[in-house]
Amino acid sequence: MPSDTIASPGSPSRVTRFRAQYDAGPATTARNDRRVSSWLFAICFMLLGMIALGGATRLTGSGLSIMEWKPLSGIVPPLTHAQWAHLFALYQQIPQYRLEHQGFGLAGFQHIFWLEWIHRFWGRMIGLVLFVPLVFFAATGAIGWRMIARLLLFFVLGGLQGAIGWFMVASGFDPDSVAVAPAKLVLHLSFAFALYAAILWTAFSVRRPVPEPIAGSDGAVWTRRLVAVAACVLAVTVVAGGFTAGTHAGFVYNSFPTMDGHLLPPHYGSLHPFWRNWFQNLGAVQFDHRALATLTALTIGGALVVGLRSSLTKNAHDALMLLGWAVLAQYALGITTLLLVVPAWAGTLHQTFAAILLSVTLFTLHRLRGVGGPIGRLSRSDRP
Ligand code: HEM
Repeated sequence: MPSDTIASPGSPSRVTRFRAQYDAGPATTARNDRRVSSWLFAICFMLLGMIALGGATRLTGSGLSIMEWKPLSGIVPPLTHAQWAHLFALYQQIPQYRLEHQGFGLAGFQHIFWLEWIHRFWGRMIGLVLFVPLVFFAATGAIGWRMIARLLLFFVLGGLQGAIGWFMVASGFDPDSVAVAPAKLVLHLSFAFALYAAILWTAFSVRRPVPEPIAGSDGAVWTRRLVAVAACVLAVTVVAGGFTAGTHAGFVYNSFPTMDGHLLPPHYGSLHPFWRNWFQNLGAVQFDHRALATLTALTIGGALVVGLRSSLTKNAHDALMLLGWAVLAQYALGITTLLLVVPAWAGTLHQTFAAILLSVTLFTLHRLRGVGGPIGRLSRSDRP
């Protein structure tokens, strides 16, 4: 079948028309698409690094080491002994120092300081790598006004994410608190994943503005639906993972598949009102995360079974296979993290791979956009 026709009840003429318009555009359009999308992919790559750094910062207990919020001047680390002494004196006032790090000295403080500093520094670099080329591409007319508005919104949301990070960190300075509030950790984590997903989807859409046509058979339509459902369940699993991390629920019931010999943790439902169990009861929080992860894996498994038996394109089949491997790897990493009682390396890898799994899910969904007709592509004015 020619690649620009659709053997389905969709609307083939719209695809053909769009492609004809696109091909007739200036010769530089495709080159622009590649340049702009490569830049957006680079930002996504930096965001993945940021997610990994965030995990490592939390799991090494470094997150509360900088007690000041200076969005601009904070880019300069302490340079003199007096500056170090000032920051260390601030840190000695919070409960985490007294309860967990008492007497670890300036060298110990510097050890945890650097990871948090690098985490914040990397965030500023992402802002710069987003903003400077954005001005260049806008000034040279390489991107249209809609794309400029969208990317400016991402820039503002990135700044907001920094402020949410500080809002989260400040909750760890409360009396009797040695860690940040779980709900604020989840807010910071979820916002990071949502922003990452939005930038990645934009990058995919710029790189491939015209969906690959796929015959709209029942199997193909169901595959796309199942991948869309998997993306939603995955999002909820990530939120539940954030609560598992935030409440330290990974340090109890370190066995799999049962929870210390029980299918359901014995005190599930012991808190009242009932909904409090989902956020505060460690056994329940961990159980929910396991159950949601299993549902994610099963939904992706379902999409794989249906998709591989349907007449999808080779590209779509390849994406589905990749998705199957990715969810298996993430599930295995979760079990490893749990059985080893959350060592920093495993927790960091598990958190980072959740973002990779999200990327592969979005990639697959993007590849399936063309099922039964052209959906979800950028309009002409969106295109760079
Ligand atoms: C689709 C599969 C899964 C996804 C997408 C996922 C995602 C996540 C995410 C995003 C976090 C939060 C990390 C953080 O905030 O630092 C997390 C934490 C956690 N997950 Fe999963 N997870 C999956 C499967 C599993 C499985 C199967 C298990 C164990 C049976 C598991 C055990 C844990 C544990 C123990 C934590 C807490 C780790 C910590 O304290 O840093 N996960 N997960």
